[in-house]
Amino acid sequence: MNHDHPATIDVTLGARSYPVWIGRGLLADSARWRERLRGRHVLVISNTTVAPLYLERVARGLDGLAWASFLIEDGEAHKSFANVERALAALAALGATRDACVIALGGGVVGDLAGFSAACWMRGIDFIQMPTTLLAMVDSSVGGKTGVNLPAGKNLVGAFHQPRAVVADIDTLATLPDREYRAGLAEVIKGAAIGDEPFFAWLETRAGALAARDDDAVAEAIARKVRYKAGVVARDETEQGERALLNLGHTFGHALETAGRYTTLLHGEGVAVGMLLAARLSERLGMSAAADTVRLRRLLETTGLPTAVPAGLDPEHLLALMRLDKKNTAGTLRLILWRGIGQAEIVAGVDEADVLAVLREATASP
Ligand SMILES: NC(=O)c1ccc[n+]([C@@H]2O[C@H](COP(=O)([O-])OP(=O)(O)OC[C@H]3O[C@@H](n4cnc5c(N)ncnc54)[C@H](O)[C@@H]3O)[C@@H](O)[C@H]2O)c1
Ligand SMILES: O=C(O)C(=O)C[C@@H](O)[C@H](O)[C@H](O)COP(=O)(O)O
Ligand SMILES: [Zn+2]
Repeated sequence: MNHDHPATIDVTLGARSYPVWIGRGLLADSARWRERLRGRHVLVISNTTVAPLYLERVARGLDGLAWASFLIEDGEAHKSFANVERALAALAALGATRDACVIALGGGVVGDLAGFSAACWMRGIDFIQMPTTLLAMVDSSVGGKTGVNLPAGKNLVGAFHQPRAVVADIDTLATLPDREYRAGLAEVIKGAAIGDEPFFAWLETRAGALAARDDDAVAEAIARKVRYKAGVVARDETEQGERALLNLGHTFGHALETAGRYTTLLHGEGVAVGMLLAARLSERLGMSAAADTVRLRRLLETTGLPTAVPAGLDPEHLLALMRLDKKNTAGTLRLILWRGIGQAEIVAGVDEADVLAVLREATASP
């Protein structure tokens, strides 16, 4: 990929279409993203870790506008209703009108919360995603799922609200801690595991380079995953069908995150462990071969991701959390399973006994 010019991937949704720009120096390239602003009011939402690193670059591009920043504390536990209310208060204090724009500067936590705040203010104003984690670049900034967590579960409140643009400045990855970087790789692997076997095979050959954060490998992985997700979103914006596949590993993963009170596993780590549990369940149901589970486990391990359920979690409690997943219908579990690499499927009416068996095996002490 040419790093001097951004790769542009369009999310094609009629009047709500938008570009995803991926490249270097994009936060400072305000001539590009300012064109996406319609009014004079801007609220930049970020957090206490990212703002000291990158807010200044964005602020230089806001010269002449009425703008303010609103910072949340760092961490998944702060993707909360309480912070949405504070963000809305900040929009009120700014005097934001319906042509105002929210800029989300940070990882997925900031992006989901800022997007949801934008969806709520005056029943919906514009927002721009400026993702600064690998996970946010390859997944959360694209597709318009916004929301917050409740103590009862992940993302239980939210709205579909598409951004006006996604500005993925890969220079920001230079300061991203390794553990967070690896968590982002889980969502890259997920995309390939769902529906792109050649991409999965490419990831296997580039696993060492990706683990070492090789620039070219990272840039290519970002572009390939965003292109894949943009296609799914364009075909099924509000998850009436195919888009649910993007939830591979998430019913298990969200339960693991919630059970750990959003402090034990990062989202991407939960997805990594969750995908492996989904693969094991698929195997148990006779849908997939053991060899595919082995390939998935190996790729996750090579890229430094966890594959085991954290100690001390209760299988029955995890199952109870899974019952509140948004994909379920009328009291039955609806999970994303697979027939093998690149062949994920939506499976309704999964027997809880099978899920429990897989959870018991995964939580049993060695
Ligand atoms: N909306 C969607 O479609 C979607 C998709 C995937 C995940 N998500 C959500 O995204 C969230 C996870 O996102 P995440 O992994 O980005 O976590 P995050 O937002 O918590 O960011 C990870 C950590 O990295 C720090 N950070 C961010 N950018 C940095 C940088 N450039 N340099 C140094 N530190 C930096 C953050 O402060 C934080 O500590 C979860 O809430 C998940 O549910 C949403
Ligand atoms: O974009 C989607 O659709 C996804 O499911 C992407 C997931 O990686 C992401 O974690 C999303 O927030 C999960 O959404 P949810 O609907 O399960 O809350
Ligand atoms: Zn996810």
